[in-house]
Amino acid sequence: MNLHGTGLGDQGLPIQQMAHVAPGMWLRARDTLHGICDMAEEEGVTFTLENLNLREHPGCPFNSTVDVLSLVAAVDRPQLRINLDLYHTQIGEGDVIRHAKACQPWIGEVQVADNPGRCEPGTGEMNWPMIARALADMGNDGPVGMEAFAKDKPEDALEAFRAAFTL
Ligand SMILES: O=C(O)C(=O)CO
Repeated sequence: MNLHGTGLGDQGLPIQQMAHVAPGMWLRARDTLHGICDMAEEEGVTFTLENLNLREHPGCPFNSTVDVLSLVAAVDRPQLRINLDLYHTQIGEGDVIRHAKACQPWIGEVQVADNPGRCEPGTGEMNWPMIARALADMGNDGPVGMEAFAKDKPEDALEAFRAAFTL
């Protein structure tokens, strides 16, 4: 199950979008995530916290890869992992392989789409052979999901995705 920074207000209530995150909000977000982990532990499930980019999600708190890593590492529980969305990392921060390496101990899922266009790998500027190799080399053998539009036929998009992550 996937979470975004907007859901990390007091008791999990939505946070209004804003330009600046106040220090107290970090503490509330951490407490909310602990509460979510308690529920997840009872249910035997794992949540992921996903990074988003501010261009498409203006004012989203705890949006960046760095913010998500900070929160997940601070909570430090097996019920909470990172959903590392490399499309959002590329737009928000760039340097996707370095960010992936930093997140690796905490990654529960990797999501991909190329940029610009948010279509399947191979339709944009991102170097998927290098990214796929780097993920494998850093020991990432977890799920990789494509969250993308098909540039043309959906079956071609799926094939491009499969090919990009078959080493
Ligand atoms: O809304 C988005 O852009 C997402 O990536 C949701 O997971």
